Amino acid sequence: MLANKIITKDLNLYYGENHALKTVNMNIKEKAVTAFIGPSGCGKSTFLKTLNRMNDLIPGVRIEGTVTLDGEDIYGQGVDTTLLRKKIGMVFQQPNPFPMSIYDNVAYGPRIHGIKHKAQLDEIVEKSLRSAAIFDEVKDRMKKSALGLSGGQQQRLCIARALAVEPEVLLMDEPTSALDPISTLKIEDLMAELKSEYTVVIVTHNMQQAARISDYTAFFLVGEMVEFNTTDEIFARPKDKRTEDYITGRFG
Ligand SMILES: Nc1ncnc2c1ncn2[C@@H]1O[C@H](COP(=O)(O)OP(=O)(O)OP(=O)(O)O)[C@@H](O)[C@H]1O
Repeated sequence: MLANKIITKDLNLYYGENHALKTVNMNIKEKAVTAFIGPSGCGKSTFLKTLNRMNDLIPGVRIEGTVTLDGEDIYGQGVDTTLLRKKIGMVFQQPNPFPMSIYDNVAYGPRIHGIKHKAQLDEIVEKSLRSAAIFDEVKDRMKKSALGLSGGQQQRLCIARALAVEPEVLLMDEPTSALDPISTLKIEDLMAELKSEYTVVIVTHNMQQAARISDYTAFFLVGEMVEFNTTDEIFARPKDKRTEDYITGRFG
């Protein structure tokens, strides 16, 4: 049995009057891939962002309930969100490399956290690029702009950038939806490797992707988490009629 890494308890989120997350209770397992599925606008991204406090700064947002990481309330008083996001990294739908060299993109986070020695940075950059399965493709062009990479390469670079600060959890918001099938496959393969070291949480529109890559799946519908279980159970024996209707393609 895997340990719980993140636990949400009675989590509610409002965008002004819009009740976007309705009493979500979830235990996210350590060193596993958890996928969030559900139709557009059901709250998948909103929920993902509550896990590293990316919603806090949006005007009019109100959050109730708790989110704990290894038992510590991430919304507690005195929590440093920069340190929180070092532990819980994020990769977005559109690859968003910084307009700087490949090397500097990956070294950016470690530098912010105080690492200055070149040899140490070199080591971190190489290790992160290797972990993101892109080192061989970029090793001869480290000083070139990251913007010259293909979309799929940019996304793996963004994963390397996220890994460079040694997070414990990696949140991915539809990381392959802007990519071609070959790049998508590379990132899916990568996720299978990453889970040996990291807790991975992914939002995906693509049910086949969730079935292929995740160990656990949560199905959301209009702000409610309808069902959460192992991916095998969700797809083979959904307990809720709404989950069954969604995964059999009756709506969404
Ligand atoms: N910044 C925001 N301000 C106001 N409302 C928002 C904001 N972001 C999302 N919402 C609303 O919250 C609800 C959930 O949106 P969310 O983006 O979390 O859904 P989603 O399941 O990730 O959708 P998609 O699959 O289309 O990305 C929607 O009603 C959406 O309009």
